[in-house]
Amino acid sequence: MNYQQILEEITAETSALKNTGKVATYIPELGKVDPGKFGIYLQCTDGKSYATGDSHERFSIQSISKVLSLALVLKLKGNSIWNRIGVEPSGDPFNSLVQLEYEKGIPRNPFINAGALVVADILLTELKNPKEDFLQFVRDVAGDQSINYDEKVAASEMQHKDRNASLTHLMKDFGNINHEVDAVLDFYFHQCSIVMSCKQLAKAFTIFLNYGKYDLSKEAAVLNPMLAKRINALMITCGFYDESGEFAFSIGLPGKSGVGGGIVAVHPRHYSVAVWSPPLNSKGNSERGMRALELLTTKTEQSVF
Ligand SMILES: NC(=O)CC[C@H](N)C(=O)O
Repeated sequence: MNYQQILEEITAETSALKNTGKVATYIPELGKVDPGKFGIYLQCTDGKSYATGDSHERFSIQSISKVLSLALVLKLKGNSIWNRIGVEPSGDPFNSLVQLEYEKGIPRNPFINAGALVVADILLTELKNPKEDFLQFVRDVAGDQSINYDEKVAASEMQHKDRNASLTHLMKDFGNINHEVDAVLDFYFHQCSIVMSCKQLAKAFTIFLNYGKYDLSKEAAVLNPMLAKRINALMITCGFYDESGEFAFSIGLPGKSGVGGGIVAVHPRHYSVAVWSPPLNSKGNSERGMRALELLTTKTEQSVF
């Protein structure tokens, strides 16, 4: 398979499309990003990698961090977390409050904001130095010690925290948040503010390949086979909020998006892939990124279906 040629075709074909998406501005720092940026990085299980465009440039990973925080909390706590978070798609936007009220403060899944806020609350209990320890985990799985938080983005989110603060207060009232609301938000916003390139993201997501046994740079596999299987299942059912069905339908891979315009997807036997294009569709997912991944699974005939 000539992956490099396929990535170049995808870059050319998607650049010719009219992009109707909009860069996220509800976090003002994110609104400063150049909407024309585009990159893809594909990491194959045979160790080879392929890239085009701005694939080495770092951007705000935002909700992609929810997969990494889930991986860490599952490693530390195992299945005991599932009495505080569900595993069903929400069918609602990522920051919706409606289900939380009638489902008594138990978030539908770990990839909507409410679920990731509960994960952050658990990690605050489990980690000695939460921000340092989480960053170290991300650096280790990506095999790159230069990865960092973007303090400006974290501060920008804290200034516009009202929606996430509402989610956290409501869950605290139901007894599903143990720490102070601002402490949970500060940790969660830092997770979202991490800046990584497509290359670093594709490398980090190799922990979900080959039932957790694919190991790029680590001495021991980070995830056991059951955890890799389950996190991939959650990515395919819940990774794109109320567009998860559409992503499975047109792309057919487990994956996760973020409002920074990044998407990471995994073909458990063949590759991990990260794509970045900041303009978002109305569901908060990268418009050109979705199109690029649809072309990738169509041209390679490699999706999980
Ligand atoms: N979908 C996202 O990427 C949202 C993450 C963002 N930090 C928020 O909480 O609103």
